[in-house]
Amino acid sequence: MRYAHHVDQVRTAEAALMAALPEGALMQRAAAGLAATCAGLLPRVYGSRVLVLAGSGDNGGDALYAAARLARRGAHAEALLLDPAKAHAEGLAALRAAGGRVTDDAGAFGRADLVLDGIVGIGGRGPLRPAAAPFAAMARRGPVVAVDVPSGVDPDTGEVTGPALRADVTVCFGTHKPGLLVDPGAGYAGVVHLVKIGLDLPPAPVEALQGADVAALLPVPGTESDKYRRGVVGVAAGSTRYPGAALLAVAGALRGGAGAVRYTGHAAEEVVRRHPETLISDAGPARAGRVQAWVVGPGGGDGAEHALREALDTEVPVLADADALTELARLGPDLLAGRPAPTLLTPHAGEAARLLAGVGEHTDAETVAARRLWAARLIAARYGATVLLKGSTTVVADPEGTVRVNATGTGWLGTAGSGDVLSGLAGSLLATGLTPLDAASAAAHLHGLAGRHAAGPGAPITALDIADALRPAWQSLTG
Ligand SMILES: NC(=O)C1=CN([C@@H]2O[C@H](COP(=O)(O)OP(=O)(O)OC[C@H]3O[C@@H](n4cnc5c(N)ncnc54)[C@H](O)[C@@H]3O)[C@@H](O)[C@H]2O)[C@@H](O)CC1
Ligand SMILES: Nc1ncnc2c1ncn2[C@@H]1O[C@H](COP(=O)(O)OP(=O)(O)O)[C@@H](O)[C@H]1O
Ligand SMILES: [K+]
Repeated sequence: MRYAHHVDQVRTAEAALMAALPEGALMQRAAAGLAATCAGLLPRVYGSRVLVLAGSGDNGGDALYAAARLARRGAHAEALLLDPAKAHAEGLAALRAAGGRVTDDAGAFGRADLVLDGIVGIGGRGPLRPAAAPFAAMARRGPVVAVDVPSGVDPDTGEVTGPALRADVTVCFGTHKPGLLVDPGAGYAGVVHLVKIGLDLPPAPVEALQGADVAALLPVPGTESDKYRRGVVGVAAGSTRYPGAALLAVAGALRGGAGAVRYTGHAAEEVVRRHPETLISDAGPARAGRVQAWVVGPGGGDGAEHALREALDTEVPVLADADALTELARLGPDLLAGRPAPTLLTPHAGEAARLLAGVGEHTDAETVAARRLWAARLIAARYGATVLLKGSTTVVADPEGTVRVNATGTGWLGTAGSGDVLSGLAGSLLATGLTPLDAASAAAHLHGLAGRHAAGPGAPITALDIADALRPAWQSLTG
């Protein structure tokens, strides 16, 4: 598991540790880790040109001390001080003592073999100030290494409200920050290295499952298992207008660990032709037969409201997607109140904006994509449901406040019907008994891996390709 903590949690843990250590020891730990990563990025340290962009806080201090360490190994280290009068005095003295110097030539940015972004870290507030902002758009030769956080990215949320430094590598200290794991911030962070500095941290508000965590969640049939004991997932999807969504949701559900898939809807003929193993029911969710979880909504068209109401009236977990979400947004969160089993909502940014409008928070898809953590947490809290917000970083939030982010995705997943496969997959995992949080985050992880597997070195994929790649993706985790 990868954990990310908020700035105030880091500050508290830092203060406790600093009180127990000699003055400056913590910053030296950070600078040593930072310098080691930088050295690894340079073909050789001796003779290379290193530029520090140093703001006036401790983030600049870390960068200056790290540059001093590189200067001691023969690098030509220069520091561009964004506010010379307020530069970190001890860090600057260390750099000078090691043979480094101060420059006011902004052109050094483009000539450097490596740039250290020490403008702001967890103390950054608001968009970058005018002295720092131009560096966000400047051409560079060498890699940019962000110190703790790429300057201009909000560490707690990943929101980017103005110019921000695009890093190739971010070296963060003590713990990850949520803004390094969630887009758009994650896109500015590049490859993230964690330098442990010995912080004693509380439970993390944001976490990211790694392959081994997902493998431990995936269901394994026991010797006594049969198709019913493994779980049956019901899929109420598709309409005469959109039969394809039903095929795709069933394709995902068949590969998600449940022992059987029960389908109800207008695309039964097409579903059986494509997936002969599917159980077909003529009745809606209320009388379709026993299932352990329902998936409702993909391609549901006009029938979505009826299917959603019937599914919600059952006593099993319900995953609502696509048209069912539009109906839920229209009808409001009271529809979910008092359910005996949990509900999982899987909106993309547009559907999330609709769900937010349904609770009086008027916004648009762009704002949701820019403020993913905010959107997912708010929908989860107001609807009392687990939310899987799709997109470049998929965010899963449960009503208790746990947030997981998924980093396995690829832009190739943005293909029509890809979300239908995901909802079938997540519903299938729900039917095997996983909690909505686990089912959603394991499904997002597998779906992302399958997309990468299908796209290979880089080629367009179809939603059925993603479904076909779910098995090798699963095997890559459990093998
Ligand atoms: N205190 C310590 O011993 C440790 C500190 N750490 C480092 O210290 C950093 C936090 O240091 P600080 O609390 O001094 O804060 P920062 O250095 O992150 O930022 C504060 C400084 O940035 C300026 N600033 C704020 N918003 C700005 C903006 N939008 N544009 C331009 N300048 C802006 C402020 O005027 C202030 O000078 C961490 O990110 C980490 O790099 C780590 O080394 C761990 C140990
Ligand atoms: N840039 C991206 N990076 C990673 N995943 C993406 C990206 N764009 C889309 N996806 C994923 O692709 C799927 C698209 O689902 P959705 O928007 O519901 O499409 P559809 O309705 O056509 O099925 C989601 O799982 C989403 O997370
Ligand atoms: K920084």
